[in-house]
Amino acid sequence: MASISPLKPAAEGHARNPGMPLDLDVLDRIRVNLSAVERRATTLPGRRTVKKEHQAAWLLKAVTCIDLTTLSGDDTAGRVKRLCAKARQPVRPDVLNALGMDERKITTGAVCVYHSMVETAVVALKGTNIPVAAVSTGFPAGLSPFDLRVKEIEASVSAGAKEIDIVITRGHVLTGNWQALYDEVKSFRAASGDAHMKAILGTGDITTLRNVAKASMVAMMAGADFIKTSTGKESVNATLPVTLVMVRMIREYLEMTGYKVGYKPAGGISTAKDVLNYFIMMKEELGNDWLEPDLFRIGASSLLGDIERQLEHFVTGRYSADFRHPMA
Ligand SMILES: O=C[C@H](O)COP(=O)(O)O
Repeated sequence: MASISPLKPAAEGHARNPGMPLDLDVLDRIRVNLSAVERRATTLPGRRTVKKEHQAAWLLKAVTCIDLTTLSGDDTAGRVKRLCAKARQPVRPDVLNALGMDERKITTGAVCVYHSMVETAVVALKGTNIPVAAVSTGFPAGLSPFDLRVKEIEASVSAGAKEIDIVITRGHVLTGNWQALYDEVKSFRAASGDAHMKAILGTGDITTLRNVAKASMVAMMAGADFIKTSTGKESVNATLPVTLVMVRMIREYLEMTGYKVGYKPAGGISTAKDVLNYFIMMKEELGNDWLEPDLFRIGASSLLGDIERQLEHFVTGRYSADFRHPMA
């Protein structure tokens, strides 16, 4: 019977990023070498092959880092409840048993929903430690009036969201108005209170990797707990080159301040192979602390099904049909 080595226990907790004053000199010094980034992003996944029991262990770890997401206009309470049931038991018990992992309480990292579904999700996840993440601030465009966006965060926190995924005003980046971006994110962080805040940059909208780097840095200076690539609604969502730029900014911010900021790629990550590439990049660029759910999340609506299929293949040698791994 296949079995896998135990997962490493969760990393020691780290201090929450308090932010720092906006430092425009730091931004001015940011340069991004496009061809070097593309080269590294292309070659990095091939530098490690993760096979068999190591792959199964990494995939189980990936499950614990998923923000299991539904963000559709046709979301219903029923769909959200089914998603929460999946978050509680993301891998079938027989597969876990065959992996020798049934003693471990494997759950997803969070469930991510619109504000109107927060209460439903909180009730459905009662008795677990799975946080509910709300996409607040006029997701996905983030262009509703500023005071309404702040109120939406407050309402999501009152409804029980423990994590808030905010969207930045991409126009502030496109016009180089870093002060406005900093003030906006800082206000959102204040409204989030004890809830951890992920800042969605909408990287597909902000056109250059230099903008991605600068927006990442400003969001961290303004106190973001995580920086996140995308809403999943842009025409281009998470990519490895964007990831490389963002994680290098996380490293630079750590060197500058001593604070660890988390990273969340989101949108279009739907296969086990994709997610392993992200894990390799996190490990190579930031180290093992960023392989844990307190510093790494993957925003995804359909990834879990493929991971389950791969795990089942690992234990049985056969692939099952997609319908055997329903999401919601
Ligand atoms: O934040 C999460 C994304 O909206 C999920 O995107 P996806 O549906 O492409 O997996």
